[in-house]
Amino acid sequence: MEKIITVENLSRKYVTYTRGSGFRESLKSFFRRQKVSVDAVKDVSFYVGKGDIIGILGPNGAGKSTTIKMLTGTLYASTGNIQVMGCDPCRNRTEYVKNIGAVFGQKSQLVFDIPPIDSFRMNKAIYDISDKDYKERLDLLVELLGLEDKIFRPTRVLSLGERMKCEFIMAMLHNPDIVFLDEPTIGLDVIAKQTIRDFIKKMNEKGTTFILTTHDLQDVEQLAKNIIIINKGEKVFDGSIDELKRNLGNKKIIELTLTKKADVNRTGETYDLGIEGAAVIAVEEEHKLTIEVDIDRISINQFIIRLAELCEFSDISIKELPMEKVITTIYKG
Ligand SMILES: Nc1ncnc2c1ncn2[C@@H]1O[C@H](COP(=O)(O)OP(=O)(O)OP(=O)(O)O)[C@@H](O)[C@H]1O
Repeated sequence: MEKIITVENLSRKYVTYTRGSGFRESLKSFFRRQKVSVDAVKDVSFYVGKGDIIGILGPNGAGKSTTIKMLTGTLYASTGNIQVMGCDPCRNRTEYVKNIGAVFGQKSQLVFDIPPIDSFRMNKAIYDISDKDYKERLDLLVELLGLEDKIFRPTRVLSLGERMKCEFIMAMLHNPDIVFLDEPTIGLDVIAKQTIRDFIKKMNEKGTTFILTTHDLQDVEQLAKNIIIINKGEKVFDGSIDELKRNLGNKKIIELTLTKKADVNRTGETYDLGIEGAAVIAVEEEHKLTIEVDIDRISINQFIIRLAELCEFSDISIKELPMEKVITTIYKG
C-alpha cells in the first residue's frame, strides 16, 4: 500500500502554569508563576496507507487530539517529522489545506447565523471550486447524507446530527485526499451515527483516506481498517483489529444458561469450572455463566463435550471477544 502519511518520532510538549486557589495564591502567581510541562505525545511513529481508515484510540488525555492537530498543521511538533503526501503540514500550508479536510466533533466550521448552503458557497470561493464540480459534489454529498432541504435553514436551528452531517459536506466539498475526524459521532443518536459511518465507508470506497479519533468502539469496529492506540502520549499498539484481538490470545466468549444453580469455585477474579483453558468470568442470577475459552488450549468442540459432561444447559451462545474488553486490557497496560 502506497504511504500517504509518514510520522517519525513525533513528540509534543506543552508548557503551562499552575497556581493555588484563592486571592493570595493568584496574587503570588502574578509575580512568580509555577511552570508545568506536559509530554502530550512522546516519540510516536507510524504510517498511513492510501485509501486506509485509521482509528486512533486512547483514554482521555492520551494525546489523540494533539496528534491530529499536528497532522493537520494547526500545532507545531516539539520534535519529530511529519510528511503528508510529501508535504510538511506546518510549512506548505496553502498547498497542504487544499488536500485535506477536517471534522471536529466539538468544534464547528459552519457560520451559526446563516444556512449551511451559504457556508458551503464560502468554501467554494476559498477553495476555488468550479461551478460544475461544486454542483456535482454538493448533490452527491447531500444525497448520501440525506440532508435535502435542511441545508437552506439557519445552522443554529439544525439538530446536532443534521449539523454534523453539514460539517462533513463543509470538509469534503473540495474533494480532499485525506479527511481528519476528531470524534465525529460524539453525542449523536444511533441512526445519525450509522448514516455518518455509511457515508465514511462510501467516501472511502471512492478513494478518500480517513484518520479517525473516537471513543465509540462501534465506530472503530465498523470503520477502522487499522488501529493505533496511544496511552499517556506513547504508541502502545499499531495494527489491525484482528491483530489487536489476537494480542490477548485466541479467545471466545461463551454465554451459558444452566438448567439449575451453578456449582463453581471462585479463584481470584474468575470461577474455576474444572475445564482446562476455560474460566468463568461472570455469574448472573446463579445460573447464567459467561465463560472465556482459550481456543489455543481447548477447541470449541472439546469444550462443549466437556461442558455437556459437567452440567445441563438450556441455552448457549458463542461470541467473539468484545472490543471493550480488548481495549480496556490494553489501556490498563
Ligand atoms: N494547550 C494545552 N496546554 C497544556 N496542556 C495541554 C494542552 N492541550 C492538551 N494538553 C494536555 O495534553 C494531554 C493530551 O491531551 P489531548 O487533548 O491530546 O488528549 P486526548 O487523547 O485527545 O484526550 P480526550 O480523549 O479526552 O479528548 C492532556 O494531559 C492534556 O491535559
